Amino acid sequence: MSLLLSVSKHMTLLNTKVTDLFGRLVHKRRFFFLLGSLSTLLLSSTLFLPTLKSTLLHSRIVKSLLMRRKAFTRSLYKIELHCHLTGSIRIETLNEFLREHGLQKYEPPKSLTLKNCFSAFPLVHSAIKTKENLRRLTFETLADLSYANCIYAEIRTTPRALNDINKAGYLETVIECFKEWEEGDSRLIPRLIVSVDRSKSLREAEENVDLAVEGFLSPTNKYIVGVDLGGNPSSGNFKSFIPVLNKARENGLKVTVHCGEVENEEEIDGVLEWGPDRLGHFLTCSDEQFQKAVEMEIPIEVCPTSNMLTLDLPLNVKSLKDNHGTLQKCMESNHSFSVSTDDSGLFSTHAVRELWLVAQAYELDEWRIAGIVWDMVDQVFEGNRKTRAYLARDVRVRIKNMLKVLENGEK
Ligand SMILES: CNc1ncnc2c1ncn2[C@@H]1O[C@H](COP(=O)(O)O)[C@@H](O)[C@H]1O
Repeated sequence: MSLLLSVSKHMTLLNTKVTDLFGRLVHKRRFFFLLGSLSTLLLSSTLFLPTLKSTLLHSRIVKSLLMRRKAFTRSLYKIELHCHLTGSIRIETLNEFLREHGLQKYEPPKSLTLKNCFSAFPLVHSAIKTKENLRRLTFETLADLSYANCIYAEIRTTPRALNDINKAGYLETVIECFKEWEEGDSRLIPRLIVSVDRSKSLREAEENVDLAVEGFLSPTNKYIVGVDLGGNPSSGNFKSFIPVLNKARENGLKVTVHCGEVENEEEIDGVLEWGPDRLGHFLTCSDEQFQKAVEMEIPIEVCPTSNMLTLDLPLNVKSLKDNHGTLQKCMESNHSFSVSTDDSGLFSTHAVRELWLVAQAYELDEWRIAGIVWDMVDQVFEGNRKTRAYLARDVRVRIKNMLKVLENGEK
């Protein structure tokens, strides 16, 4: 019995010792693990800290460089060549007008497409019912362009009768606003392009072009500079509008044509054969068609945000770079193009953002961003030599001065 008791005592003692030893070992393992981690941390920080530091420094430099470029883009004097008056309405103003006329509020769709953009136009038109509405829309569009540092803008609009004015009165009202604007102390020179809507009748097109010609030939005119063919690209066809476009051209007006917003190879060929002074969008052109535009030296009006929506692309810099084939071709071949807003209100954008999108997509430095605007001076429809010269001087002197400041800062 006593033997049994002594054996069990020894066993318990042995058990405690083993547990103790095991516990200490676990402790030691933890200790070694901790030691290992610490030394790895120490080693990696001595090895990688400089790399981490330089990465951080690099990203800070890149960030400040980008901020500088964005500020540069904002400060540049810009030129707007493709801007639809009604599509430029501020959403708050649109809803104010709708409320005023007892109409339902406009809710911007979650994702905009070419289709739902064209279904929005009738609603926007229903909100602009009076001369006063049109005046407010025009002044706000001018103010928005001016705020983005645009100093020359060709605003296009389709004349139509409102409650208190007829088609001619519509154009007179817009011109009246331009005059009043110019009499103020803004730098922005506004010019007017009279639009023809391809989804409407030929008779309407003739009326619009007649008004444009009459206004253009009037001895006091300085605002009307051109005619545009636009509207829903899926309705109507270019060929039927050739006679009215010829009339505009024969009377000295410049002509720009929306082209290639949807696939239509035959129509693009027809437009190129006719040869407008500028091409709006020109998105779905083939390489040969693009080459023809290059040979004919027809500048292309690129509207980045609008074009991404038309092409059903995600709205970001990468997709602009990877998928806007026409912009890619312009960049590669150095073909003349302009950067514009199209419908700044409906697409919630502005002139600075559109230029900045292109600058980011192609990682353009200040010299190349300025180069785009420099080139746009030669694409304007303004016919008056003096105004063109003033414009060229203002834009280019500003560019030169801004670049000089930059160069001095970099020395
Ligand atoms: C998206 N890309 C586009 N493509 C073709 N036409 C467009 C357009 N965005 C606007 N419009 C044309 O401009 C009219 C609205 O302005 P205005 O009432 O004239 O000032 C639209 O009804 C359409 O005909």
